[in-house]
Amino acid sequence: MQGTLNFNVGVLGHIDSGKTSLTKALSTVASTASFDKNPQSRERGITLDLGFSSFTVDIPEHLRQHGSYDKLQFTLVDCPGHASLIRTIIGGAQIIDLMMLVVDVTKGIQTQTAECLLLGEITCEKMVVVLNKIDLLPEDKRQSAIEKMSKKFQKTLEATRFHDAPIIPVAAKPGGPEAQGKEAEGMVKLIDILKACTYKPQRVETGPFIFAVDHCFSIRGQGTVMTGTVLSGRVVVNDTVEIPSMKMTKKVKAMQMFRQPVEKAIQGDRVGICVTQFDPKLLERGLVSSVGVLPTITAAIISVQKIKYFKGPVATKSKFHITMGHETVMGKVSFFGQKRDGVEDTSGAENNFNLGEEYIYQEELHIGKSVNESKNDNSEVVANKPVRQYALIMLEKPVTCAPHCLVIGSKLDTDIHANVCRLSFHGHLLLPVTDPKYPETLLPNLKVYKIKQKEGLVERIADDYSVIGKSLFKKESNIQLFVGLKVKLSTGEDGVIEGGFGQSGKFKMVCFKVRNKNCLQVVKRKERLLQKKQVRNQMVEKNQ
Ligand SMILES: Nc1nc2c(ncn2[C@@H]2O[C@H](COP(=O)(O)OP(=O)(O)OP(=O)(O)O)[C@@H](O)[C@H]2O)c(=O)[nH]1
Repeated sequence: MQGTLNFNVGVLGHIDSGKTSLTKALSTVASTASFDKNPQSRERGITLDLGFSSFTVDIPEHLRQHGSYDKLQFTLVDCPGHASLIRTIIGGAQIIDLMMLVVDVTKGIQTQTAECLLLGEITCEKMVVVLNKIDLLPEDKRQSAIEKMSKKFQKTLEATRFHDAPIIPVAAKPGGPEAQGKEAEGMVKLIDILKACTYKPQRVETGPFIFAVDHCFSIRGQGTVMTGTVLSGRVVVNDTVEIPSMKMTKKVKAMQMFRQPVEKAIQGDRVGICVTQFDPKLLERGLVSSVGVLPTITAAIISVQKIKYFKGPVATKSKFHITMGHETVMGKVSFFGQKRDGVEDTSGAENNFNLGEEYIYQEELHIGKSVNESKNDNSEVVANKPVRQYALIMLEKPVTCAPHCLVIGSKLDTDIHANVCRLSFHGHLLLPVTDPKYPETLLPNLKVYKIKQKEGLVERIADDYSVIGKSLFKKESNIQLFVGLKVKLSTGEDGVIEGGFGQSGKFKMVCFKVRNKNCLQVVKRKERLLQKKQVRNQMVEKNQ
């Protein structure tokens, strides 16, 4: 049987770049919430909420091989551009397969252009850059101005993973607000490019049904309709679904996809689900699922990466806005990384986190590099493989979220005119904590250690394998407790404490390199130490 593949395209960009105009120019079907239908949006002339609309084309050749589709439906998610609406933008960005980044060609890259580009890097596979309002460029200089802007943008894209993203000039609404009846320019080319950029997105029917609701309204005599995107699994008419935020289950009475009744919806589909009546005001946004699959969390362990454009420190014990799905709450973060045994986790598998392991506490989050590297101590750098860092987040309000959902940390209280990146870190939920009071169930099992450093002195070399040290412990310390602890000599050798030496807090330390029969190193070290001693003696003599 042939069918329609739904492909979600986010339309993002700086305020007034022309996102809604572009969405209108492309769409043939509008949903209940599209094109700034919200009365306040109309009054203020800006998009306040996510708008959904669609257009359908024949399935491109490269997707035909996947078999069961003959049509490709592009669902356009028109996101607001105003900086204060970033929560809505983040929510929208999480459900898209491709981002159309709309840029006002007369203005170039603006603050929210950069923020949206960053969100694209975090959330989606592909990007198409649309240079809009080309009609505003003087006709005789239009071509060269477009080329100049394209080159500039290309340079920006080179620093991202979208270095081969197409850049398309268009005029979504030539002549601006006053012009009537003028046709949009560049749409045919843009649709061709969008088709070429499609890929077979993950659409599986297995696993729990999870649905991100973005609008909710009631239809008299029929029930309440929740519109949204299926994040995972599938839903069929007559299924029972749960609305965790309302602690309620409901039966699916009917479903529609862009006004067409359907019996089933699967991952990636945009659908309206009609259930028995409830007050739609109680669920404007949120998640709906199969019964019992969504945790409502008070804290969590997440994998985490710092966003390199965020200027300030991302420090343990500070508070950030934490966005999961369409919800944003305040949360306090504590960072940890590198396993205590010194083996750095560069596997790339972020869900390698294991509650049984021992981890090292971090004062702050580092930019995708090892903890040691950032301390500048010449440790070996693991090329291109960021060492995994984790965070424990304590949320100020409980949040219902999807397992393994994307988590974005930001400083949304930053002045929106400050021209700085507000997005601070991102990661995925690894371990939800559902204890409503406090994550007591988790904390005793979480083994995070602080590294403490102390300096002592080498008193003398005992033999080819070991040295005697002092000034590290007090006379009364039980050195037995520190046996096996790592010690680093200022001459570069690593070693471990073997035990106490005598009664005065001195200790014996064994060097690894010596153990490895690297005697030359020891000899050299001995020579160096001797030379140093001689130099010191000379100085002492001089001073006398
Ligand atoms: N001259 C010209 N004006 C345009 C074009 N596209 C959009 N505009 C105008 O730019 C203004 C903003 O357009 P919108 O489509 O509302 O922009 P937006 O990016 O959706 O706005 P927000 O969602 O509020 O950020 C409107 O006055 C449009 O008429 C274009 O191609 N040419």
